[in-house]
Amino acid sequence: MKIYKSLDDFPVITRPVVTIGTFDGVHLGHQKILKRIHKIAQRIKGETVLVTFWPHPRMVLFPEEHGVRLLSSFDEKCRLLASFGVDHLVFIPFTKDFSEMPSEEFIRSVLVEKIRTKILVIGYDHRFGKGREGSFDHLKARQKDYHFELEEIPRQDIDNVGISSTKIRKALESGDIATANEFLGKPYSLEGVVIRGDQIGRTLGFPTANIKIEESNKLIPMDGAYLVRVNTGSDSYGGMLNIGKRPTVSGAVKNIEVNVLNFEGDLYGKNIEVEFLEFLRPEKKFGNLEALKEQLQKDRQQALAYFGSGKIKPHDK
Ligand SMILES: Cc1cc2nc3c(=O)[nH]c(=O)nc-3n(C[C@H](O)[C@H](O)[C@H](O)COP(=O)(O)O)c2cc1C
Ligand SMILES: Nc1ncnc2c1ncn2[C@@H]1O[C@H](COP(=O)(O)OP(=O)(O)O)[C@@H](O)[C@H]1O
Repeated sequence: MKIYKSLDDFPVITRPVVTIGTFDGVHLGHQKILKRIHKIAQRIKGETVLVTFWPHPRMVLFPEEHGVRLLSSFDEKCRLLASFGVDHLVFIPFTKDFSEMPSEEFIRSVLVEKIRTKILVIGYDHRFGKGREGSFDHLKARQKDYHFELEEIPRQDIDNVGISSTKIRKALESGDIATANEFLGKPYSLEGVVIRGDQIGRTLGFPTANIKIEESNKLIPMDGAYLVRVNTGSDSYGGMLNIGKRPTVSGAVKNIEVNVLNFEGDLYGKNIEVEFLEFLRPEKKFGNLEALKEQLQKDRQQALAYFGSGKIKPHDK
C-alpha cells in the first residue's frame, strides 16, 4: 500500500476505484466497503484508493470539544487499511480552509482531476464538502459531467450491520470489550513504548510494563483489569493489564500497565501492542499491598486458565 500525505504526490494509476471517509477503527461496516472496492478493482483490473482526512475532522471543526477519542492512531489506521487490500491511501490534511471547499469543487479538483476516479463507491448516507452538502444523490445528478461511475452501498447494507464508531467508543468506555470487538471484527488494541514506573510491581512478584501511548487522542477503555494479548514484535504472550490510578498505592495519574505471563526480561524502551480480549474486574482500592497481591494472584489464576501456559499464537491479522 502506498501512503500519500498530500494530494500533490498522487501519481497516475490504473482505473482508480475510490472511496472516501474517516474510517476510524476500520470496523466491520468499513470492512464491507473495503471488500467491495477490492472486488470491483479485481473485476476491472484497477487499483483501490481510499481518500481520508487527518487530523480527524471533528478535531479541527470542534476544537473546543475535547472529547474526540480515536479508535485508531495514524499508524494503526495505515496498517489496518493495508491489511484490507487498499492499494493507495491518501491523507488530505484537514484544515478549516479545506472544510470550506464546496462539494462541487471537491469532486472536480480531488476526485476527477487529481485521482482520475474511474468508479466511486460511497455509502448512501455519506456527506462531504462544505456544510456536508455533497451526497450520493448530488453525485448521481452530475455523474455524466464527471465521467466516473458511481456505486452506492445501499441503506440496508449499512444499517443492518448496526455498527458505528460511536457505538464502539461507548462500549469501550463502559468496559464492554465483547461488543467492541464484535463490531470491530478484531480485538481493540493500544500500542506504545514501555516506560519506567515506581518499580513496586517487581516487589509484589508482579512486574508490570507501563505503556506510554503516543497518540494523545487515542481512546483508553474504562478503568479496570483486562486479559490481553501482548505482542512484542517477535512474540505474543498472554497478559493481565490494568488501567487506572492504582488507588492502593495512591497513584496520581492514570497508568496502563501489563503483567506479561510466563515472561522474564527487560521491556523498557520496547514498543509493544496489547489487544483487549476480556474485561476481568473493576479497579479497587485495597487496604494494603498484601491484599492487592492476593487479588493479583487470583487474577493470574484466571489469566492462566484463559490462556493456558506458555507462549500464545499471535492474532491473525
Ligand atoms: C492485572 C492488574 C490488576 C491491578 N489491579 C489493581 C487494583 O485493583 N487496584 C490497584 O490499586 N492497583 C491495581 N494494580 C496496579 C498495581 O497497584 C501496580 O501493578 C503496582 O502499583 C506496581 O506499579 P509499578 O509498575 O509502577 O511498579 C493492578 C495491576 C495489574 C497488572
Ligand atoms: N513478566 C513481566 N511482565 C511485565 N514486565 C516485566 C516482566 N518481567 C520483567 N519485566 C520488566 O520489568 C519492568 C516492570 O517492573 P516494575 O517493578 O513493575 O517496574 P516499573 O514500575 O518501572 O514498571 C517492565 O517494564 C519490564 O522491563
